[in-house]
Amino acid sequence: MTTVAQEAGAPTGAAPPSDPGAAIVTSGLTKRFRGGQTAVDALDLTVPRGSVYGFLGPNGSGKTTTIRMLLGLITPTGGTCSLLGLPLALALPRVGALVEGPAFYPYLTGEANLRRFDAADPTASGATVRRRVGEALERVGLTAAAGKRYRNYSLGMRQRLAIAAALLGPRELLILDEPTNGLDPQGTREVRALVKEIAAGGTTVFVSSHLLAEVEQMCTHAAIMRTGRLVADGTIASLSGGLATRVSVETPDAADAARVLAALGLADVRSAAGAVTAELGGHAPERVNAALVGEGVAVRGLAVVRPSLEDVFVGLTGEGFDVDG
Ligand SMILES: Nc1ncnc2c1ncn2[C@@H]1O[C@H](COP(=O)(O)OP(=O)(O)OP(=O)(O)O)[C@@H](O)[C@H]1O
Repeated sequence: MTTVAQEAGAPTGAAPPSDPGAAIVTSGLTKRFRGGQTAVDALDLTVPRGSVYGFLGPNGSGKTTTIRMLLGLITPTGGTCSLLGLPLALALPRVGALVEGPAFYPYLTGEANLRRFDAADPTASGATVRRRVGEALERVGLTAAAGKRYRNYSLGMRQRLAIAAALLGPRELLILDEPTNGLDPQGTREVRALVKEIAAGGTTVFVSSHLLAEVEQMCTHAAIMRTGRLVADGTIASLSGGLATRVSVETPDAADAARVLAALGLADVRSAAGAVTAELGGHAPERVNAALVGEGVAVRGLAVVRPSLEDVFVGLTGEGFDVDG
């Protein structure tokens, strides 16, 4: 776990781009490691204030490296970035971050851990620590468990405590690197719900993930990375809006169903494994169903299949979104 206020210092390049409406702007941001590996390649990103921005990519696509550059933890080899339209040193006290695994003491309570954590931040005021720790615990729903030892916390509670550590001051922007990694399903649900709550309170959240479905559920916007490069970005709706919504008809009468769909004017009619699918276009699904039934097709099921971010990724790269987890 890294508090950005503690480890700030590395420059993020000259003349950071500024956009007062944006929480994060990067321009040509690049990181080439000494061994020659380009982990992040000319990344242009604009994260609108108030968004829950999913930074999505398979393992090794450059997400953590980007976040470390944003927070001044490593120096870019090219390009610029800015947070909240401010120089990094001014922005960082307004930014909470969860970047690496939190190092909490197992034998201390959640509250005592946060106090210790806060004490290590030279910009934090000792006079207000009690109130700030209490507020942070409340924000992540750990007030009742404040006096419980960390080692007795569930995985979800541990991660919520880590997020509380990032919320010890008022934050306009919260940057979370894979916050659900390693959590069980319950912990994952807790963290996702917490991210939504924090965003509802007005904080912009930038959250990396290698899980497409997670970003679809949790985020308003997303950027999709692949081998250090930005593949696509925008609102979730606009990303998947480029692909057609399809109707899928489950039927034993595939040939007849295909004929009816084509006669209705649906495009790209395909038959496979007991189902016929086609682009829905402007057709109302209930009318498609009525037409099928009217023509004597035995409809066992009819579903409207909206394109997922995975479809977007596959469509743009020609590859599967190959992740472990
Ligand atoms: N310090 C380093 N030195 C050399 N190469 C590095 C270093 N840190 C990361 N890399 C490489 O840069 C690439 C991007 O890594 P990064 O950790 O940013 O990806 P990621 O998308 O966050 O993946 P993950 O989800 O697995 O952490 C990888 O190929 C990684 O091996």
